[in-house]
Amino acid sequence: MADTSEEQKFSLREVLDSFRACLSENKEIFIEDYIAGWRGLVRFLNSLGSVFSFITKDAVAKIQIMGNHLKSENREHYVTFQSMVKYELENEQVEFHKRGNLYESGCRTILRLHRGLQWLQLFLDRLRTSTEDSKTSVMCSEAYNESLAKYHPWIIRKAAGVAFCALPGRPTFFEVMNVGTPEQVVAMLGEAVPLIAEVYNITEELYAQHNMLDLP
Ligand SMILES: CCCCCCCC/C=C\CCCCCCCC(=O)N[C@@H](COP(=O)(O)O)[C@H](O)/C=C/CCCCCCCCCCCCC
Repeated sequence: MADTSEEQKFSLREVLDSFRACLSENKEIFIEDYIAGWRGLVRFLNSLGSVFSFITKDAVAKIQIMGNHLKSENREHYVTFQSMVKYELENEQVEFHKRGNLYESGCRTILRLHRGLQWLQLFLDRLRTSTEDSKTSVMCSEAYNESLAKYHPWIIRKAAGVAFCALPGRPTFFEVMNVGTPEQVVAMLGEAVPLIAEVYNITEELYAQHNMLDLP
């Protein structure tokens, strides 16, 4: 595993806090907190070593794009997913049919992370209900096949499959989460899964309303 002594340690609690904070009372999603949740997840992936770096790079690039929107002169429109969608649609910043110059559109970028969040929800749910001898690689690839895989070309699916085989076993996984005993990890996963599902479902509905679930 990569040496993480110089880096901030992963904490599942912190990731959860960010995803909890991203939900507003009226079910809007705050971009800044959502992206903070992703930063925490990337920290976890980083600690697993270089075989995952092609995944980390892509996630970091997308986090960076959103970070730039949050700092831009248009930042007042990038407060929630809802305000971002309204702004980008009204200002023709969304490509619906073909990938062109608007690669850095917030809507397409969040859509990619949103699909990743579905993988996370499915994976964490499997982890929650797993037993001591369950294999993380199997749980991970089942979750991937039910979510992200349908959007990825053969070469990415192949590379992802190879990376999954390098995942540490369940005990190491639980340790890296920095939560406590396996029972405490399972309890926290029981909190995490419905929370992530709520964020996922709100986003899915917003994108469906605007026919944006297939942005190129
Ligand atoms: C408590 C345990 C928690 C587990 C923590 C997991 C940490 C995961 C961190 C990041 C997951 C990556 C999310 C990936 C988002 C993928 C976005 C995407 O689909 N990008 C593709 C399309 O982008 P555009 O070209 O249209 O801009 C891009 O082609 C993808 C390239 C990289 C490959 C992505 C493979 C995804 C595998 C996801 C499983 C991660 C396995 C982590 C194992 C713990």
